[in-house]
Amino acid sequence: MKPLDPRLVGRSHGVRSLLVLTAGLGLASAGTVIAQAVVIATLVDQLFSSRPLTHTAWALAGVFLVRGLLHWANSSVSERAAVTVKAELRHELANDLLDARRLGPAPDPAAVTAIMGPGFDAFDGYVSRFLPQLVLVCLVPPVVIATMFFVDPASAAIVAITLPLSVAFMVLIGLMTRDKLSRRWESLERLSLHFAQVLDGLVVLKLFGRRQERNLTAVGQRHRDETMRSLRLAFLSSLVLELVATLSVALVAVSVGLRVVDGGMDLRPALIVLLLAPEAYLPVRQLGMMFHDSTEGAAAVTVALDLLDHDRQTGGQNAPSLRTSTIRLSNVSVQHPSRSTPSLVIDELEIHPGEYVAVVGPTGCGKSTLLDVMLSFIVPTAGHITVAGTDLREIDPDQWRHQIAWVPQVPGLIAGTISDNVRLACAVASDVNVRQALDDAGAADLPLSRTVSEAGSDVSAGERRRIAVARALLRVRVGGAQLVLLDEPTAGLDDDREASVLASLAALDATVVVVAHRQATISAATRVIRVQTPTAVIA
Ligand SMILES: Nc1ncnc2c1ncn2[C@@H]1O[C@H](COP(=O)(O)OP(=O)(O)OP(=O)(O)O)[C@@H](O)[C@H]1O
Repeated sequence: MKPLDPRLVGRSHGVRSLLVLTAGLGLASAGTVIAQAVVIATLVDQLFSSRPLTHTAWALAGVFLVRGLLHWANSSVSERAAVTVKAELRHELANDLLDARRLGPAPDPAAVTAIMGPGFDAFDGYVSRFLPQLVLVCLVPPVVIATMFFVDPASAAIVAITLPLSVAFMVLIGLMTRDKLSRRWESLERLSLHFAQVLDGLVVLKLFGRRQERNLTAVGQRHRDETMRSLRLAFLSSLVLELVATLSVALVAVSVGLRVVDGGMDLRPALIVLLLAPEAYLPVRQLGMMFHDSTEGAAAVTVALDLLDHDRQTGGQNAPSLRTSTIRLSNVSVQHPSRSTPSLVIDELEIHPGEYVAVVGPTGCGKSTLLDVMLSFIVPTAGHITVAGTDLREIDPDQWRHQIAWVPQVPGLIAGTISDNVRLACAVASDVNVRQALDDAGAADLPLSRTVSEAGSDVSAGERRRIAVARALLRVRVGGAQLVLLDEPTAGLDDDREASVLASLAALDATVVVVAHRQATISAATRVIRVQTPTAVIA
C-alpha cells in the first residue's frame, strides 16, 4: 500500500489542487521557519550586546503573524480539499456502479458497503492532514538543511545523515505492518457487510429467533483487536521517530555548544542552527503521528480505485434494429473467475426477429447467465455474439439496451408508488398505459397509487413479478423495445394470472426469450432451447 496512490493524483482534480496549493504554502512555511530562527537568534544576540531591539521585535511579531496565517490557510485548504475529494470519489463510484458500460460480475458487496460507509470517512484525516504533511516532509527539511549548510556545514551534515534514518524507520515500519493493515481493512469490510446483512434479514432472523448479538460482537471484537494492533504500531512508530529526532538534535546541540565554548563559533549562528535543527525533523515526526490516519485512508483509496478500475465496454456503434436483426451466438462460453467450470456453454444459437423462445434446462446450467450475456452485462470469455453481423462488443450498450425489456429473476423495486415503479420502463407513459400494462400482467388488483416502501419490502413476491412484467409490456408498447428477456416471470403465479401474462407476452410485437420451468410457460413458446451443463443443445 503506497502512502499516495498515483491513480488518485491522476483521477482527482481535488487532490492535484491540494498538492499544488500545499506545496506553495509549504515553501512559504519553510521560509517563515528560517526567518523565525534568524530573527530570534538576532534578538538574543542584540539582548546580550545591549543593542536596541525594537525593529527585531517587530520583525518577530510579523514572522509569528505570517506563520499563523500560513497555518490557517493550510488547514482551510486541506479541510476543503477533504470534502471535495470525498464528494468527487463518492460521486464517481456511485456513477460507475450504475455505468451502462461496466462489465463483469457485480462488485464485492463487502467492499462497496465498507467504502461507501466508514471507508470514505477515513478520507477526512488522510486528505486533510496526511497528504499536506507528506508535501511538507518533501519540502521543508531540504530547505532547512540547505540554510543550515550556509550557517554551519557540520550541523547540516549531522541532520542530513540522521534525518533519512527517521524516514527509513518509518518506511520499514510501514512495510512490516502491511499485512496487519490489510487484515484490519478486511475486518472492517466484514463488519460493515455483516451489519448490513443483519438489517436486511432482520425479519427472517426474528422469525427463527436468531439473535445476532454474539455474531456481531465476535465480528466487532475482531475489528477492535485489529484496530488496537494498528494503534500499537502507530504509537511505536511515533516513539521511534521522537527518539531518533531527539538524539539527533542533541548531537547538533553538543557539537554547536562545544564550539561556542571553545570560541570557534559565534552566538548568533549557533542559535540559528539550534533553532533550525528541530524544525528539520518536525514534519517527519508529525507525519509519524499521522500513521494511523494514513493507513486507513490509503487502504480506502486503494479499495475505491480498485472498484473503479474494471473493464468497460468499448464499442460505440449504432445498435442494429432488433425488428429485423438476427442475434447469433457462436461457441460462447462464460467462465466466472471464482469457478473452475464454465457457467454457460452455447455452441450455436440463433434468435430470429419476432420469435417466442423458451429457454429450459436444469438449475444452475446458465439460463440467467445467457440473459446477462444478451443484455451485454457480461462479455463471454470465449466465442462471439453478433447482431446482424456486428459483434455485440462493438455496439453502444445504452442504445442496445434501449431496445430490450428485461424481467430479472428478482425484480428490483424503488420507494414510491406502483405507478412510479412501472413507469421506470418508460417515463413518458400515461396513467392509462400503465393501468393497461398492469391489467395485462395479471395485476388488475394493484392500484396505481399504492405506495411501495424502500426496496419493495411491503410487496409480495408474486406482486413484484407482475409489476416487473407490466414494466416489460409498457417498454414494448410505449417505449418501442423489440426484445423481451424474462427470467421465470410466472413463478409463484396462480394459473389464471399465468395465463393472462402468457397471452399478453404472445400478443407483443417483439421477440420474446423466456427462461421457464413451468410447463404452461414452455408450451406457450414457438421454440424451446434446452441449455445443458456444460454444453448447450438446441432442441
Ligand atoms: N457472479 C458469479 N460468480 C460465480 N459464479 C456464478 C456467478 N453467477 C452465476 N454463477 C454460476 O453460474 C452457474 C449458472 O448460473 P445461472 O444463474 O445462470 O443458472 P440458471 O440456469 O439460471 O439457474 P436457475 O435455474 O437455478 O435460476 C451457476 O452454477 C452459478 O453458481
